[in-house]
Amino acid sequence: MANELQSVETALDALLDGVATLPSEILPCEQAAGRVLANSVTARLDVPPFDNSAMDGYAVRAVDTGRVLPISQRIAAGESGAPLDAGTCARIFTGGAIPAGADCVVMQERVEIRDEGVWIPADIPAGDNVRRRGRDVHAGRELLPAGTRLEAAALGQLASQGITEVAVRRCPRIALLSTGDEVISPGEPLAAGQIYNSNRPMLKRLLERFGADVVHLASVPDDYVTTCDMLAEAAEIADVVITTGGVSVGEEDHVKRALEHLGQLDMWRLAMRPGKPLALGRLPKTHGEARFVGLPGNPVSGYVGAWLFLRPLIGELLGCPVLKQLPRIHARSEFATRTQARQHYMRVALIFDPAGPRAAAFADQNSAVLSSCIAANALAVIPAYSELKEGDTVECLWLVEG
Ligand SMILES: Nc1nc2c(c(=O)[nH]1)N[C@H]1C(S)=C(S)[C@@H](COP(=O)(O)OP(=O)(O)OC[C@H]3O[C@@H](n4cnc5c(N)ncnc54)[C@H](O)[C@@H]3O)O[C@H]1N2
Ligand code: MOO
Repeated sequence: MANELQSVETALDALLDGVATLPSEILPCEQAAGRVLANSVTARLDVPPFDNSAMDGYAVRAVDTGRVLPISQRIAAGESGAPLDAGTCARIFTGGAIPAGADCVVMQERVEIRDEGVWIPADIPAGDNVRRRGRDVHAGRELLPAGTRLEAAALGQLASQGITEVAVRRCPRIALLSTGDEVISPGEPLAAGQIYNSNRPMLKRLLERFGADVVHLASVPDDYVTTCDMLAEAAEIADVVITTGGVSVGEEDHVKRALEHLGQLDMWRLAMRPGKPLALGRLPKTHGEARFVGLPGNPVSGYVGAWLFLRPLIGELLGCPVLKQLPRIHARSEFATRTQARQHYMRVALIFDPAGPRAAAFADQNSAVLSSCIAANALAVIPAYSELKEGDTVECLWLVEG
């Protein structure tokens, strides 16, 4: 039985194989937060654009230090002063342009104000407290590479160049279908045998944090023909069709059969725990095809599957390398476990101690126990057929969304 299971790596390769990067669109920078740069951006300007003072103080020539200098001018931020007369100093403020001739700034706490001028200490080297033009960015160099996620620092960097709009990748459009007659929405009264749909909001939030747009939400009854119709409809709307539930082996599990009927099943039954029945494939549409990811219904299986498969798929569609791999951290295990044929992705809390990271596992690792994901910031990867003892080093995938 074990040899029928596909490895996670093989399945991921199959999922990403042939996925094309989405087209780009131009957006004002104020609307581009979280989006992914379609092209590399070249700096137009030196930043800072002129030599300027890093301190409130006095701009001088280093050769003139160690004596009292008269103040010949005052330069506030936003002003450009005149060339500095030899043997004088300029009162200057943080961000003020260094006057021609001056080569250092003495912070005001280090000087003494005298009647005849300002006493400047002698130990001030040329360049002190001067922020050189182009120290941060040189015009003509690459400012940001294609594939950069436009988060806080990158948005600031674009603004520092006076850039107002950027070419970003269109967001992947996702259809998220929940299967299962027993699954109802919060707000509806819960009858015997029913459960609320926890997968939908959980996955929607994760997908949005990964950079996708969830454009279609639907509930699919346990009926083969309707499942086929709803998958075909979703494929027309979306780049990626995701289902939850209905991929196992029961008579009411129609998703896999519908996928095989409409399109192609690339992978099913993976050597992972949780998430064994996860199904990957493609669905045809009028123009091209949509990728298909069938997540098992158990909430933790969906949660783990989203991190392992949906995040890299979105990364591939967006041309964003950081989304394609989760950071790997080696930690000291605070738990012991043993695996069989499936690689186990255990929900753990990584604790960053001065002595090094520690991984503490949630006690109940069952795939229906969503509580195990609440405090988890990582998945500890326990290879198949292995034993982990307390104190061993364990590799963890750090769950960073973007
Ligand atoms: N005979 C076998 N039975 C099962 C196997 C197997 O190999 N042989 N695999 C088990 C494993 S492992 C998993 S995982 C599940 C996955 O099954 P499905 O993907 O077909 O999921 P469902 O049966 O539809 O649901 C499983 C479970 O999750 C609940 N669920 C479904 N959708 C939601 C939702 N949106 N929100 C919250 N909970 C949901 C559902 O009620 C079930 O309890 O199959 C095992 N069985
Ligand atoms: O693969 Mo299932 O998710 O173990 O319960």
